[in-house]
Amino acid sequence: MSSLSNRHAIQIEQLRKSYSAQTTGDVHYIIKDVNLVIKGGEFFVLLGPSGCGKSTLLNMIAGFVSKSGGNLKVDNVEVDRPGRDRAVVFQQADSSLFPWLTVQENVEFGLRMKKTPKAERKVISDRFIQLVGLSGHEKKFPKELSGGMKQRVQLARVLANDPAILLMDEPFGALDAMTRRTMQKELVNIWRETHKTVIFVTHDIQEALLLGERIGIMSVGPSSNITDIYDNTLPFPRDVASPEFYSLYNRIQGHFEE
Ligand SMILES: Nc1ncnc2c1ncn2[C@@H]1O[C@H](COP(=O)(O)OP(=O)(O)OP(=O)(O)O)[C@@H](O)[C@H]1O
Repeated sequence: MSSLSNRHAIQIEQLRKSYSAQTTGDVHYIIKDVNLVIKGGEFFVLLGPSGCGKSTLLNMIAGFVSKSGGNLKVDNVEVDRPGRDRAVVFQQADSSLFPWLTVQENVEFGLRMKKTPKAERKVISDRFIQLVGLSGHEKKFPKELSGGMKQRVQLARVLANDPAILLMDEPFGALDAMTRRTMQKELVNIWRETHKTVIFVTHDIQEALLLGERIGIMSVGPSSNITDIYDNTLPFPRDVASPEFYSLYNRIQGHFEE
């Protein structure tokens, strides 16, 4: 019998992504020889400076970007394409929402594709619209929503499809500080309720510490790698003013000052 921690695990060995420079043909590595094991149900944060290759690695796990070498397995199966077990939440909701569909229709879109019966679709969309705090806005169109609300719709739509693995690419990066904090709290609640495997990309140390059980530090590119992994066992909800939080923050910040 497989344990919860082995289901939806991600194993990455010697993973590489390279490209050839158009003018010279020289091979450059975006990421090189990344090794990482993420347990099923874990909340893992990928933290690193802009341009180090976080999105590239996340999109490789999603199956959107092909690898140039190494192994990348989800549930012990090599990833070579996107799958229903994985879903990505992007920084900008605008490009992923359908402007001609209402909030509810957007959230139900994947379910409709799967031919889920209408009544069941409604139960599921109601649940996730409520979970992200958008009850009462079901009939609105994306253009009637604020940036934060659109981001919530994107999250509700991804959750309605019930992927085992949530891949989040700076999903709150464009939000104002207050909305961002609310969304971070909601995400932690959703993760604790649904036991999904979450990989969350950010360049914000405080966000990484508020969310992650483990935080992988990516080095500056090219040939970027995960150089260190920090365990964060602080209890939820995390208190940014606690001495433990401050101490871990300083240790991690030290990486980026060297
Ligand atoms: N198709 C490509 N061809 C050449 N270079 C690429 C390609 N895709 C990405 N890169 C380069 O790879 C590096 C990593 O990009 P990536 O978007 O993965 O970084 P990131 O850490 O997510 O950055 P940010 O935090 O700014 O979003 C960048 O220098 C980028 O220019």
